[in-house]
Amino acid sequence: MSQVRIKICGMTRREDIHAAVACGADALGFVLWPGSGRAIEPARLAALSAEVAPFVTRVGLFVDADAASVEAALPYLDLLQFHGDESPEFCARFAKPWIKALRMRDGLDLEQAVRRYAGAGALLLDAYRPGVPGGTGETFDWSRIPGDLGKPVILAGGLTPDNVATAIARVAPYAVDVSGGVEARADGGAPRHGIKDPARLRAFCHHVRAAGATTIHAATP
Ligand SMILES: O=C(O)c1ccccc1N[C@@H]1O[C@H](COP(=O)(O)O)[C@@H](O)[C@H]1O
Repeated sequence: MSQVRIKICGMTRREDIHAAVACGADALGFVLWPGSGRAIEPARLAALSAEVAPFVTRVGLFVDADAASVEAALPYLDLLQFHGDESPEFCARFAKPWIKALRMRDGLDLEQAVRRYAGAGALLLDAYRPGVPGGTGETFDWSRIPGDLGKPVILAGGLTPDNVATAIARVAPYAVDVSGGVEARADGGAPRHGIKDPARLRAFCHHVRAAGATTIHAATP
């Protein structure tokens, strides 16, 4: 039995980093894909990375980046998250552990993906929306995830304080990953990309800890 790990993604502000760590986040994600509303400039990564407390994993999120961009970010990261169509060879060429995001489009052969990305430390499963590489705020059909994939599963896609306990009970993931579900809300209710809400962060982490205390994981690294 082990606790479900928590990754909070889309960190852009030092106060949000401190709030997430105070809530018990195990990993913090920095979006280094310029197409995202949560992207940070590479030059800002060093400063934000320095705000992260010891023993909290700093994750760099890339979408089909060139190798030089990944290399430049390596000193400030502990783990690489590849969220595009990167090949296993590309993912493995950097001197850091890595995880591969798979978007759960219809027809995706998960078992084949596990074989293809055998070098990944874990597979991050996210919702599929055509033309959008991630951070959609949408869930997918969790029953599509087999009980034992043979790799640690990081569940992502549309998780919120309200649904994360159910997600953990259904999937028993190694970790959960959230971005929009812990963001502050604009007047119309839409997430404010890159701005975290401390109350949502606390509620999310509380529900994960409460749910994860009774969860047994099929695959741990
Ligand atoms: O957050 C983004 O903007 C993003 C952009 C491109 C690829 C991935 C992105 N985020 C990742 O998307 C999932 C789910 O996000 P959400 O909780 O549904 O908002 C998560 O893994 C983020 O790391």
